[in-house]
Amino acid sequence: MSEAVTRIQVGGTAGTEPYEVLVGRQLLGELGGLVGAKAKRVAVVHPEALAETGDALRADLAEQGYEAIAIQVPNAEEAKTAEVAAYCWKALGQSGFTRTDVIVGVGGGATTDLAGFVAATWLRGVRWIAVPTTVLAMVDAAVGGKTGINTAEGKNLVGAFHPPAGVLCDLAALDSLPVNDYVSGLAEVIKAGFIADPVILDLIESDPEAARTPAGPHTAELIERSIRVKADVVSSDLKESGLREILNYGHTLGHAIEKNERYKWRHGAAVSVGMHFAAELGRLAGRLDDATADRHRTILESVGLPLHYRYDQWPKLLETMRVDKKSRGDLLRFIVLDGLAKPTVLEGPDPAVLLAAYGEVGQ
Ligand SMILES: NC(=O)c1ccc[n+]([C@@H]2O[C@H](COP(=O)([O-])OP(=O)(O)OC[C@H]3O[C@@H](n4cnc5c(N)ncnc54)[C@H](O)[C@@H]3O)[C@@H](O)[C@H]2O)c1
Ligand SMILES: O=C(O)C(=O)C[C@@H](O)[C@H](O)[C@H](O)COP(=O)(O)O
Ligand SMILES: [Zn+2]
Repeated sequence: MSEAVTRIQVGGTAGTEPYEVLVGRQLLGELGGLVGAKAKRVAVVHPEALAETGDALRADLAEQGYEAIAIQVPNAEEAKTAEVAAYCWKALGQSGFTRTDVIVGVGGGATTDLAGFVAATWLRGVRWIAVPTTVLAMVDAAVGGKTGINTAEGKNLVGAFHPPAGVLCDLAALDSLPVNDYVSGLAEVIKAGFIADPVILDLIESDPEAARTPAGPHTAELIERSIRVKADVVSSDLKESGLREILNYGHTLGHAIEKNERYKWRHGAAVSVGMHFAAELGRLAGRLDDATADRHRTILESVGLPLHYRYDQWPKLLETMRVDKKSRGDLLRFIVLDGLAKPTVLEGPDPAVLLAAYGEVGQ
């Protein structure tokens, strides 16, 4: 008997098209139905690491009568460049891709960000479907319609809001994920716990070692709870005019670290250091209680995520953070917590407080 499938609706409010995130196993049979009868061609964008999966999906879609092509892109952040986007546009152009055709992005968050961006820009927007294969992409990247690529100046600086037509989270995909990538995704799960759903933190704390693997007893619940946090936020604020900024908890410093490391660090690892920083900032700004700030250190460390980064890099990190998307003019803005599950914006913090917070993070 096949396991139950959980369906989580996203959008459908404020003029946005609703779509579903499906979580379960053996979900790929759902793909043809999502692609739909209007499409003639389908492009399956996949990373090198998932060449077999990408080709299997292509073959399956071809059997269903679509003209299906596979577009292989580099693994991880190397895919999120203007050059790789141009390579995808070329492949679409050469296959005669029209406005009724569909892109499928299968892979981690880097691949789904790229595939979504290519879908947003090709012919000013074609439908796309996300098939996330990492924890991070399932709980965060594939949901919510933020698509984009990096530039030399920073992370995700070019992009578009372009929600997918559906998201298929097949938990079986996680079995082949290297443990470091699995754990990196837990950073966004923990983020969802701190900003909105503390039960997530309780579940991880009940057995942090088990939380590090897909075989852990709470895997499906952790993923579903995190998706619900994201779905609730993006359903009421797709284009980040306010509430959606809370999903950026830990990202202001995290993105600066990623850029400083030339995108060799995994996103989740950088966000983990960034959340430690945000917790210390909240504490030093007089917003966050000691117990909740300390909880950041213990839970992140317990699953093997990093807390620290190079102290001497502070001036460079500060400069990068000035062009963070949340900045307004010269005003730096951070998401901090007023308490557990009480995210808020801290605007223009005192530079001495910023430095003191980094003093806890830098080594
Ligand atoms: N759009 C959003 O809202 C959003 C949200 C969070 C993160 N992101 C972005 O997501 C990216 C990080 O995503 P990620 O952590 O999934 O990393 P990733 O996409 O870089 O994938 C990590 C590695 O795992 C490989 N891989 C993927 N699935 C696999 C599987 N099932 N088995 C074996 N290998 C597999 C990939 O090819 C890659 O080498 C960042 O670029 C980040 O900015 C976007
Ligand atoms: O969906 C969002 O909104 C987020 O902020 C989720 C983040 O986890 C994600 O990394 C996102 O890509 C960051 O967006 P950015 O606009 O700050 O680059
Ligand atoms: Zn993120």
